[in-house]
Amino acid sequence: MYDVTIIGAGIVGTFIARELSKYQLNILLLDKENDVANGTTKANSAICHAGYDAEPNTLKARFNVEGNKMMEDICRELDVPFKRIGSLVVAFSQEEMVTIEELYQRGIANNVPNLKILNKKELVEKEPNISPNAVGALYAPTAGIMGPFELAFALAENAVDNGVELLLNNEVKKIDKLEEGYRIYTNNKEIDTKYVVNCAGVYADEIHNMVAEPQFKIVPRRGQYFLLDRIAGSTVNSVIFQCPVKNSKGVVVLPTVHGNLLVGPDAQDLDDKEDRDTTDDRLEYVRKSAYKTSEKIPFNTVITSFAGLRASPDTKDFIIGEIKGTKGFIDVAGIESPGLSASPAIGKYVAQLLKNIDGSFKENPEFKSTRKRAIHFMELSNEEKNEIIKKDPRYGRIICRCENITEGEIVDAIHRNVGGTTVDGIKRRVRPGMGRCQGGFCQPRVIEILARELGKDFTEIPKDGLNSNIAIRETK
Ligand SMILES: Cc1cc2nc3c(=O)[nH]c(=O)nc-3n(C[C@H](O)[C@H](O)[C@H](O)COP(=O)(O)OP(=O)(O)OC[C@H]3O[C@@H](n4cnc5c(N)ncnc54)[C@H](O)[C@@H]3O)c2cc1C
Ligand SMILES: O=P(O)(O)OC[C@H](O)CO
Ligand code: FES
Repeated sequence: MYDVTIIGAGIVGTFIARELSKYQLNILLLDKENDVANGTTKANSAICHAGYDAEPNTLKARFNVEGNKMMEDICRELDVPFKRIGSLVVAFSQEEMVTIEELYQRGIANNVPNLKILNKKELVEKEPNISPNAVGALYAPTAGIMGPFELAFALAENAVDNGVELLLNNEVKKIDKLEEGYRIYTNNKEIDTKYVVNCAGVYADEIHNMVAEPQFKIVPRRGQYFLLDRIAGSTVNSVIFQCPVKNSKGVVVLPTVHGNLLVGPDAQDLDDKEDRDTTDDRLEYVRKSAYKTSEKIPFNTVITSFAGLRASPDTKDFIIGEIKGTKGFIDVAGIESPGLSASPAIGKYVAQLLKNIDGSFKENPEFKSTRKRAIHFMELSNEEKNEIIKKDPRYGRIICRCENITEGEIVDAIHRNVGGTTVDGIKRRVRPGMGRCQGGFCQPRVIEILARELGKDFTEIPKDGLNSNIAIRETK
């Protein structure tokens, strides 16, 4: 019997797994997908919010501000990108300056440090490409940008190094209460466990309803984006919001940690929890809204568009805690934005919650806080590059010309303890396919390497999720 089973290997599940691996426990982290971070964690704005958006005294406000303080150290510890570039909420009229003042006051109430209201001159100094219609802004220097899926992979690797078991391709279908603990039925297995943590993203309400009366409903709220080429990355220096709209913080313009420009999202409530399609009309809305921030956004350099689904709860706040009358079953649900920013603090809180419920957790004296470092070939000096190529010639072969990724880095990403097994899994780990040609050149080589390293046929390598085959059969 496992001590703890965590359902959902997104940023929240991987943080909880890593936090619990600090104790001597049998922990299972399971997911229905064929990779970690294949839900909302793979498609979002990647902002570590400062914490002025959420209403004071909510879980969102508390964990956002706490998580923001923790994020940079954790990213450094696990060797994933993070940049504290600050954020601006821009007003385009004197009426909107009233909203700016409200956000400022809310930020003060939430204990967000160093907030400042900027006048037009100060704003233009920070952001020379801002629209001439801007009149002022709220500046939050503690906001940052990050690599959400890179962090989830790193957390999962670190958790597995510390003894956590990862089980992919297992969808939870049913859960029975046992005399002590729970029996989880997946499409492949039966799993007995003392405690369950439900962090199943858009499906967290359905997992909850397997053991208790319905208490909340999760609506999938889709957001669509444009990703622009690296040459557009310097259009803005910080994360630039407009004033919030009814169900969203609105369309944002920001650089990514890899130097691209990201523009989006819109917000559209759907019924279908799998609908991550992009649509012309919504992307047009994103484009028009973003032009309000800056007319200088070079939309002729768009390299791709994508969509993600917020797990939006009807309770409006994060739902985190043991279900009443259902001992040892913890919901971590409704983790919409700022869930990413809040995730380190949520992980810590949930581990403490279980520790208090059980009362006998013992620390793991062998816990290691770092993971095996990866080689980022292009960041090395010429001497270091030559040294590595001498040891392993695969680092001398460039597979992705747009992003300068070597075969050695791809092979390493496949053979890590939470290795990639799909084309997009490799793309999200080490970036072949993220460049201007979007894999047009490197994708067939990545498939060949995956097939060779995993001992599979070319046709058995999926693009991303289950049933996303690229090649079906050989023609010649
Ligand atoms: C458009 C958009 C923009 C956002 N921008 C930001 C931002 O800039 N900053 C920020 O802080 N937050 C942002 N967020 C929110 C943030 O992305 C989420 O809060 C966070 O990714 C949620 O992580 P999670 O682990 O809870 O969910 P997920 O990543 O969705 O993980 C849940 C996992 O559960 C698995 N699962 C579901 N059902 C089952 C089942 N039956 N059996 C087994 N496994 C199951 C799924 O496969 C999935 O991997 C944004 C969200 C969206 C959609
Ligand atoms: O649109 P929201 O409010 O869900 O926020 C999403 C991101 O955090 C910012 O783009
Ligand atoms: S060669 Fe890899 S993205 Fe272009």
